[in-house]
Amino acid sequence: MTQNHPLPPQQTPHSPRRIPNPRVLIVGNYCHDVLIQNGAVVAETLGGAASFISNVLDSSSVACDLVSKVGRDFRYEVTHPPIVAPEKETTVFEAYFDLGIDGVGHADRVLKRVTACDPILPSDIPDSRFDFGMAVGVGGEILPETLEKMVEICDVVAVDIQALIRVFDPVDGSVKLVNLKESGFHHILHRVGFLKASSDEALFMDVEQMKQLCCVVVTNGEKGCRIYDKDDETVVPPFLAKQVDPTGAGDSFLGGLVVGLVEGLTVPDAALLGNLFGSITVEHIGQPKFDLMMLQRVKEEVQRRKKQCNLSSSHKNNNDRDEFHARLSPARFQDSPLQPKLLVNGLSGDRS
Ligand SMILES: Nc1ncnc2c1ncn2[C@@H]1O[C@H](COP(=O)(O)OP(=O)(O)O)[C@@H](O)[C@H]1O
Ligand SMILES: O=P([O-])([O-])O[C@@H]1[C@@H](O)[C@H](O)[C@@H](O)[C@H](O)[C@@H]1O
Repeated sequence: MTQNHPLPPQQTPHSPRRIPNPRVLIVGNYCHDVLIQNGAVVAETLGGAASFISNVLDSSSVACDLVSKVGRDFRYEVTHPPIVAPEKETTVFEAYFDLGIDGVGHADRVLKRVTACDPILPSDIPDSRFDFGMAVGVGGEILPETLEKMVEICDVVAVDIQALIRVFDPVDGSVKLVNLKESGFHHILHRVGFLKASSDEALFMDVEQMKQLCCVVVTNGEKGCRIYDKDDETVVPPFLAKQVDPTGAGDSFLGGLVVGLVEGLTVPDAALLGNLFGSITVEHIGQPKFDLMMLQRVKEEVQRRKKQCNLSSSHKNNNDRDEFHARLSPARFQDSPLQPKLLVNGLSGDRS
């Protein structure tokens, strides 16, 4: 991180610190997702970036407040209750996977917003302070004034670009993207800490310009992600996954990134945690349930990594991140028949 980007007060660019009892605010609507392949409904699940992100934060014991709106027809029991807009229906997305639901990448996913719940207004957001804010709308529910309030009350705000640049066809609801410059949010972006975009969405912004304003993270499916921060560019490697459904990968990625940041990891290390949670998510239809042993192991590896970085600043370089990646991988594949060798190496190899 470079000096000009907003950081939690405890953090300096070169020595990130854990935020004690972090307060994280997630803003974005829950939705109903309908997965359709060859004209048939394959699954109906709880969706919305807020649901995937809170799942990662809750599983990682990071406390969060969540502001979301749904209609009376909302079908799911959730840990963080939404605001019910009595006159409205819950946002519904149909995702068409005509090339197969297990295809790699998202070019095969066509999204349509079938119904839209109310937007989230500044008055829906509590008037208190947060260490971290996450603006993660899916159906146009984040307004410029909503983001303005978030940057006022949160020390650092992470934004998913999909909350800002999506527009919806008035006839069939299909999702189109507009350039970030024309989105109505451009004037607020210098106050944002992190901007996350998928590689498809990144085509709708000027990365060279944006990386001067905030830390830009571009995810790229099975290839992992890339961080652009002023003049630094860091490639963060992926984890192996057997993709079943790509829905929510970017959301879980963002959840993992924020878990890593509040824990005090460097941005590339936190993004590695994002890659891990993204990769687990693509192996499930709908919300993933994270294995408790895996979560425990991830916690231990995060603590170990922090100690290592505190001892020597040279541990923040790429070679050492390869080691962090390798140590997270056995945790990831602990119960999976996919990687028995990694499991053996992970438990009995050199782990000192
Ligand atoms: N097939 C995959 N294999 C392994 N990791 C994946 C896969 N797809 C996604 N991920 C992880 O999830 C992150 C987000 O996925 P991506 O598809 O880029 O985002 P989005 O869902 O926003 O389009 C990636 O950066 C990667 O770390
Ligand atoms: O797959 P992803 O891009 O990370 O995020 C998805 C959104 O794009 C989609 O609109 C929503 O219906 C899904 O539940 C999920 O939040």
